[in-house]
Amino acid sequence: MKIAVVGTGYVGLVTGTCFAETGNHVTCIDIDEKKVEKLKNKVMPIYEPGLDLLFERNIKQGRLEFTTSLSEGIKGAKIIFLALPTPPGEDGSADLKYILGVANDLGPLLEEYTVIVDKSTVPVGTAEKVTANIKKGANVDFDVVSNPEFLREGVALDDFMKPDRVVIGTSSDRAKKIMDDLYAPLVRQGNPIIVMDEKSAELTKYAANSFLATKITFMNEIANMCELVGADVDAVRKGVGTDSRIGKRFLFAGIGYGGSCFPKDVQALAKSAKEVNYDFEILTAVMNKNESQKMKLIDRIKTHYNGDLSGKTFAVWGLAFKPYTDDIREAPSLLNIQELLAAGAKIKTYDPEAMENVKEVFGDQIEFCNDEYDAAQNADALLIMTEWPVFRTPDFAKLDGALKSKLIFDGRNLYNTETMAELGYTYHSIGRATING
Ligand SMILES: NC(=O)C1=CN([C@@H]2O[C@H](COP(=O)(O)OP(=O)(O)OC[C@H]3O[C@@H](n4cnc5c(N)ncnc54)[C@H](O)[C@@H]3O)[C@@H](O)[C@H]2O)C=CC1
Ligand SMILES: O=C(O)[C@H]1O[C@H](OP(=O)(O)OP(=O)(O)OC[C@H]2O[C@@H](n3ccc(=O)[nH]c3=O)[C@H](O)[C@@H]2O)[C@H](O)[C@@H](O)[C@@H]1O
Repeated sequence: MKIAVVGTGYVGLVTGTCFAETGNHVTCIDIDEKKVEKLKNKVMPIYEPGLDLLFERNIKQGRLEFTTSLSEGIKGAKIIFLALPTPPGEDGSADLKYILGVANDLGPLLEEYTVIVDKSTVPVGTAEKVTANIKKGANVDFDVVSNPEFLREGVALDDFMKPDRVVIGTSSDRAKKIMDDLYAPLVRQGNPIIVMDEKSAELTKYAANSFLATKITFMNEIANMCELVGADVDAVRKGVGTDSRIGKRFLFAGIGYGGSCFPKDVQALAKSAKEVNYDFEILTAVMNKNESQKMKLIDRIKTHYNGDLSGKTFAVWGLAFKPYTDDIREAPSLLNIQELLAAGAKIKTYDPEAMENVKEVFGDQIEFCNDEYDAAQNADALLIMTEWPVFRTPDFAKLDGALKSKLIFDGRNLYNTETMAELGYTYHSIGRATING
């Protein structure tokens, strides 16, 4: 089948590459000329494990192409995916200008019946708006389908190729059949394609992300309680997570959720609720609590140094909002570094993938190091922001030799508290007893 994907961000590239891998001919379209030039030269602009291999193979086999031209890119396409940004507008609602702009342009370009798919995360009612915009210029039949994406960065290929479920929002049997055929190779293992109306599909995406953000925030609250009453959040997590009604995943307390989607989608759902005069109070609490959670270690650091951080040097391990990605959008590390710099501290940092992106934010205000020990060299304390596997089992003898004092503020609970006590560290983590070495 011939497919077009408009937008070559994270979702566009994964969608395009994976559908090429399942035997379709895919053209990816982006207005960013530099990016398209890179893609044409087989340079993958994002770090996502495994994606580059599939990307190269499918380009080589002539199934994956790139262009800046919408009219060329969509020629002959039976399905056009819109994988465009939906960033928060000034009032927090999803800004639809990219999607609706492309919808406007598409109408006159359609030459035969086409399925246009909203792959982006969009508020309820967007499929209707996209339909209206295309209709203004179209001379052929078309259907607009809502097909939200549930992939996680870092494990995007697995999530896309073996999805728990595929949600298709459409009221057209013709479009449903085409989407079923496209997804058939991905749901062969028995996971369902769930067909529903467009509005329910649009809301499903926000419900999923907001529920997961709430689940994490709830555990962060439990962690804060643990600290006050002397309980251990790891034990509580295991205790509740084994109840299959609750489930083991997304129960890890930390320094707040980040990334390009949870923060914006929780905010957008709260805003959508307001528009229909509904006060979705839980979401307001989740957003507020997540902001304060991001500051948690900073408060501890300030208390430890009696408020005076001037001249102190902090090693920061991890910058990406989570491991296996170079994405730093809404990463808690950025806020933490900003606060430490504002308090007069110096930062030495290492991240396996995200340093180039962070250089664009902080430039030479912070020092980028070759590895985790280099970052720790002569630092007064270590701050852990991302749970990259390489940070989980450090050579503590080497670390002891590098740090000025055995002091760790761990936002990801990487180490066993008993081990840290044995090693003589002062160890602050989330929802567990502080070890005073
Ligand atoms: N990043 C993720 O892990 C996930 C994102 N989503 C949703 O998918 C959507 C896209 O997200 P990302 O891929 O992260 O976005 P992104 O911001 O990384 O990329 C969007 C791309 O669209 C391009 N673009 C903008 N206007 C264009 C136009 N008129 N024509 C062609 N290309 C244009 C940009 O140049 C950019 O390359 C968002 O709604 C997001 O919420 C959903 C699931 C996962
Ligand atoms: O809409 C999206 O863009 C995507 O958003 C999230 O995926 P992603 O942002 O890639 O990453 P997650 O693994 O969900 O992590 C998000 C944040 O929550 C934090 N988190 C996650 C899990 C946990 O137990 N605790 C926790 O603090 C992570 O550190 C990270 O900052 C969802 O998991 C995807 O299903 C969804 O498609």
